Amino acid sequence: MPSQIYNKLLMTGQYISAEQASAFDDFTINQIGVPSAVLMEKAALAVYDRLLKSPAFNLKKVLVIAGSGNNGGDGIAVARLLYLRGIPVTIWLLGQQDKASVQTQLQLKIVKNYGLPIENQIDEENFSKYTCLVDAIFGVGLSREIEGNYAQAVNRINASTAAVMAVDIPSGLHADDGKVLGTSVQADETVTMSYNKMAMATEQGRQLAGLVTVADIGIYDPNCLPAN
Ligand SMILES: NC(=O)C1=CN([C@@H]2O[C@H](COP(=O)(O)OP(=O)(O)OC[C@H]3O[C@@H](n4cnc5c(N)ncnc54)[C@H](O)[C@@H]3O)[C@@H](O)[C@H]2O)[C@@H](O)CC1
Ligand SMILES: [K+]
Repeated sequence: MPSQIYNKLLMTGQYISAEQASAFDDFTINQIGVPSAVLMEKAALAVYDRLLKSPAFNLKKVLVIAGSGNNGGDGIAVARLLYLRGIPVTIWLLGQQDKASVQTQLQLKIVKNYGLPIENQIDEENFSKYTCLVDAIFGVGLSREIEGNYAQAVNRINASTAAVMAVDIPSGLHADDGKVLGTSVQADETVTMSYNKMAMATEQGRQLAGLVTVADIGIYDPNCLPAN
């Protein structure tokens, strides 16, 4: 593919909305035919690679905090990759498993078959032992104020001294305008999928996201694809 098309495909330096993110996702899965699980695996690999490479993270004892949507699915896949590399990792699963998305249920099935530790509650003493926290609670699907045990989990993450990696976007930040919906994770780094999100173009969003890596996971703006 000629490089000028490829660069346009990547729309480097562009920011997209939650709606665009979902639309590009959907197009790639349903029009192009890339299975959702393949995209999730590539997203997880991008986060995993950054966790291994970045000096900000001490992987002595990792906790992945996972919601029940596909952001959680990404996080659970990251936990699996770390586990298979021999890195001590635990999944703290928020929300009801039976309400999890199809992709997240698949990721849960896989980690259970590998025997990864999954907790629904983490007491304070254990929580304080983690050296690295992966925020996979909410991604671009966040649509209302964070409350209850989700808010409690965000506040515990923020009170921790462990470094925080946010999957796709810090949980609590609205993807389109960088507004904090109740509370938001303060991340040291964020790995965001396919294109940067409009939230990270705002002062608050940039501050909460920390160092942002844009991961090319094979999702492109359909308007940039060469007409076949
Ligand atoms: N094909 C895939 O599976 C891919 C998934 N991706 C990931 O998928 C994410 C989007 O996933 P989803 O659309 O499932 O949504 P999220 O995982 O962002 O949110 C989970 C669900 O939480 C619910 N919710 C929203 N606000 C809430 C609140 N305040 N309190 C409680 N529940 C709330 C919504 O029903 C939402 O569906 C992206 O951010 C990205 O991380 C990307 O990696 C691209 C590929
Ligand atoms: K997140």
